Amino acid sequence: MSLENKVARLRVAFADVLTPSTSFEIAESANSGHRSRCRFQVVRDDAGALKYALWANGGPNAIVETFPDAVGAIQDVMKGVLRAAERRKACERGLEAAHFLASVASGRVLVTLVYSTPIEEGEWLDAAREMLANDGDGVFAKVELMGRSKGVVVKTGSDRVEETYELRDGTTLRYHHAEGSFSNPNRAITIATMEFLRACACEIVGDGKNVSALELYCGCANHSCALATIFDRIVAVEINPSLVTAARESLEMNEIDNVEVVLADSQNVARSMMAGKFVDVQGKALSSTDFDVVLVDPPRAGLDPDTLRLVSTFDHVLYVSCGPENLLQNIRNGLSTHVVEKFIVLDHFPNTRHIEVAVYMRRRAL
Ligand SMILES: C[S@@+](CC[C@H](N)C(=O)[O-])C[C@H]1O[C@@H](n2cnc3c(N)ncnc32)[C@H](O)[C@@H]1O
Repeated sequence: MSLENKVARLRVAFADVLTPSTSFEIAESANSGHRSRCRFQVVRDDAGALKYALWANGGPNAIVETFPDAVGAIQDVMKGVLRAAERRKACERGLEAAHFLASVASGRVLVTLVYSTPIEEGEWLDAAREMLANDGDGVFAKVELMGRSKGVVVKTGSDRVEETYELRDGTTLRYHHAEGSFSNPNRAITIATMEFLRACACEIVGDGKNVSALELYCGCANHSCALATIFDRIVAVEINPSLVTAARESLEMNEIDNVEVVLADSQNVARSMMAGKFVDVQGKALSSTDFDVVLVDPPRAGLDPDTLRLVSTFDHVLYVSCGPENLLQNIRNGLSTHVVEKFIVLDHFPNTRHIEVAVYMRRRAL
């Protein structure tokens, strides 16, 4: 579906929550070379050659030779990976999927080969290292390989890539994106999201001081790092331990000391905060439950009822949503007390039916 159609649908769906004064922006992506995270099934063609396949009609039926949506670094290594795997039994046997995670800034690519049958660690690692050293016609110089089969993970190097984002004001932010965990796939739109959130945050803070924010679903803390110079203090909550580690690394890499990352389930945080406490995953009480702004970026399903109840107690709500229909439900069921001041369409997923949006909502004056 085209961006134009997606925007038209959003305007209709959100018609009763947008007001004539709602600012409405669109951040448009390039239609190719935009995806720095891609996953393919691996199948065999009639001649026995390994091929990449996308899910279609209930199975890995859509064979692709190239994938123009992927960033250049992934396109460069894709083909060579399967040909090189075919040359080594340890890398070929049971291969059923290949995942790519790239850094646009450095050109590094982490390729995860996923197996349906057990891989033998030493044998696989030797073959993978040999593959990187001898194959790929030079394009494997910036590649690391990981092998995954049930209960086994083997890697030739790091299990993360470092990405950098340059913001409009000249700030450069660095992040670790961890293999197997969430990271935004579209770098340009991730930057557009950060710029939108920063503009909203500046408007909220105005000339004020000591404005603090609670961020739920923080992932690798990309938003926290982008907002750390605007808010006095941020507490960021994430349920995935690997992302909590990546988030803390991001804070260190960007020399940020006013953001605290907490390993916790947002629903538990919401329940305990509504009871006047704030506890992490081990039930340890944290310093404060007092925040001026809430920022949420939940999975597609949107907010659970407890988190929605907590969010509705804030005067200022920043909500990033990759499931706009569920954002709309959350607004109707818990945030009708708030007015949508700003709305941005984030074209994260061109050539798919998906779209992301972000909103800034402010409590209506009594
Ligand atoms: C759409 S991602 C957004 C991540 C981050 N804001 C970003 O832009 O990279 C949603 C995040 O919520 C986390 N998550 C999912 N369920 C959660 C829960 N119940 N409590 C806290 N975090 C959760 C996921 O691990 C994921 O990192």
